Amino acid sequence: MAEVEALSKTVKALFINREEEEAEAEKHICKVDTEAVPGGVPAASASLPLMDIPIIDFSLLTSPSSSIEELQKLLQALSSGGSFQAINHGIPTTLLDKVREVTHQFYELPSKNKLNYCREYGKPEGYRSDIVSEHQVPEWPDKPETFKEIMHEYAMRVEVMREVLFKAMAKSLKLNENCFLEMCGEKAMLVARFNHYPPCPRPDLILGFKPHSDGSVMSIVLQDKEVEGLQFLKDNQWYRVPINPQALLVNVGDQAQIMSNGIFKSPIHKVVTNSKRQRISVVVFCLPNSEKEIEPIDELVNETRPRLYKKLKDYANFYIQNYQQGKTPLEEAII
Ligand SMILES: O=C(O)CCC(=O)C(=O)O
Ligand SMILES: [Fe+2]
Repeated sequence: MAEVEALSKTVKALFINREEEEAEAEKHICKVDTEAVPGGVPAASASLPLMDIPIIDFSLLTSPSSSIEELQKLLQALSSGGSFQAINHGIPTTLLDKVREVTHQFYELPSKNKLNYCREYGKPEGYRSDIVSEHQVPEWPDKPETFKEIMHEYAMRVEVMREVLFKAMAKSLKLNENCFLEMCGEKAMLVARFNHYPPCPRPDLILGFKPHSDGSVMSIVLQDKEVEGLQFLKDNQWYRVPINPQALLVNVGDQAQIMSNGIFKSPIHKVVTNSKRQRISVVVFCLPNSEKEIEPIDELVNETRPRLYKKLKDYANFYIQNYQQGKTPLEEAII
């Protein structure tokens, strides 16, 4: 029980609202001409190739006899596309479905209920991506009634997964298995973002999420079971991310790219909208304790691979500041 309590304090909810009636579509229109990459037009999504995302068996990462090959696969995945589909991750499919279900239920609530959880000015947690003020943000919404319980359970399971993942990342680089965990500190955080993309009448003009890389160390993405939308940029080409209902998609975030001195790659991704169907996703961002400084791990800095990034504290905040000024945070972190 103590563990549940401790974890719940590190897990905060972040709600992004993309309600149709509040969409103010004009503001979100993307100038497709300025997207200097082929395949940037969401309407053309169906013809884009599917990304061949490696599948990593999490149960093998912890078994000494079979882990070497799986660790090699993990290193290859994180240092090329920067993502993989995790299977046998220990989180029951029934729980994944419940997380999807309460996310849908939350977004089906009338606006007045959701506005109780509005994001406060300057704070990352809360409902709506627009900046609002005067609202107190509770840790988790009271409605739907099962929300807290399900998210507690999910957060605990993701925390176990985070530990296995961070240790495996270190082992894949032949480092002390605790080095990523230690750099994140004892009070490392998990931050959940619940994305909701309502049907959009002009998917050719309006993106669900503009191209970005994540400011996390690693991100664990629970995708919609039926509706595709996430796309990755690789070698100047957009690829669709296939749906795999039992798997969790794991992405490298900027902070793992910094810690690994550029070996792991934080992928650029975006989300396109769909004219007929709504879509949800739940992303858990693994973040360090905001008091901890992060930097390239010493053993990964040498003559052939000089130190690429500065030492930084509270990268999540550094990310937001730079993002809001239209800068690419990771580029600003380069020495
Ligand atoms: O909706 C998705 O699949 C991904 C959303 C995303 O990239 C994010 O929340 O950072
Ligand atoms: Fe993202």
